[in-house]
Amino acid sequence: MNKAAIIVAGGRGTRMGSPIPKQYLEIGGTPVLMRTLEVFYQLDSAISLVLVIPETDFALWEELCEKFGFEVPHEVVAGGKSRFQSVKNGLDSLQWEEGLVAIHDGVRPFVAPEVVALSFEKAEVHGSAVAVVPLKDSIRKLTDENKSFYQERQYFRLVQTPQTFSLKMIKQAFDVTELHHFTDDATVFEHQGWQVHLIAGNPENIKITTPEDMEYAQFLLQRQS
Ligand SMILES: Nc1ccn([C@@H]2O[C@H](COP(=O)(O)OP(=O)(O)OP(=O)(O)O)[C@@H](O)[C@H]2O)c(=O)n1
Ligand SMILES: C[C@](O)(CO)[C@H](O)COP(=O)(O)O
Repeated sequence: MNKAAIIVAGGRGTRMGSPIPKQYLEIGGTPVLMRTLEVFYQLDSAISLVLVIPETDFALWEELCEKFGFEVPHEVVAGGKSRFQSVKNGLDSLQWEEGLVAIHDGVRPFVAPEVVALSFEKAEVHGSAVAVVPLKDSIRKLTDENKSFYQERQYFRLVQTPQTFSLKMIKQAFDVTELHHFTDDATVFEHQGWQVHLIAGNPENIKITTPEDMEYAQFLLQRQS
């Protein structure tokens, strides 16, 4: 079975507010994106890796690969204006008709290899596998009338990546006009009327978004070693 992973890193990292986009910042001396690509490569070197970054960063990425002696084989594809467009560009670059594709945020370098492996396993059976984790805090729903209501926490999950799919199905799903609620790939898949299959993610698999996340990332790295 053909396997690919699209690592999306086409964003600008505005919430991080750093001069260099967050996907290229170093954690423990290695850029975030290189750590993410390594997880997939170490798990299975036969997974075809597609890295989506802004076209304006192609030269920067080449320089970084040289500087860090990064040798994990991957194809570089230009990102789009939104995450949806970046994923679509990644999907368009895959020429196979059949297979499985994991879509993963480049800024989630702490994904457990076991979660990636499970996502491919389950997507082969169910057509999709989306990593989620339970909530630790209580939650409330806000209304336009400035009220709030208790919600049953047990019925909610936080959604992570990888989100892994049958290539044929996810290509069909992305062949639509982008909608506002397409905040991830599961919502695009679901828009076809298909159910997504959930799998357990790992809590350390944070999406590096703000400066505090970089501090937590350093902590996670030290804990790993
Ligand atoms: N046009 C875009 C926008 C986002 N992403 C990717 O989608 C993932 C999740 O997005 P997010 O954390 O929001 O990243 P940014 O858009 O870079 O951050 P911000 O919203 O703070 O600008 C990131 O790996 C990001 O690079 C992408 O590939 N293409
Ligand atoms: C795909 C995602 O990481 C799943 O949690 C999330 O939806 C991305 O959201 P963002 O607003 O693009 O950071």
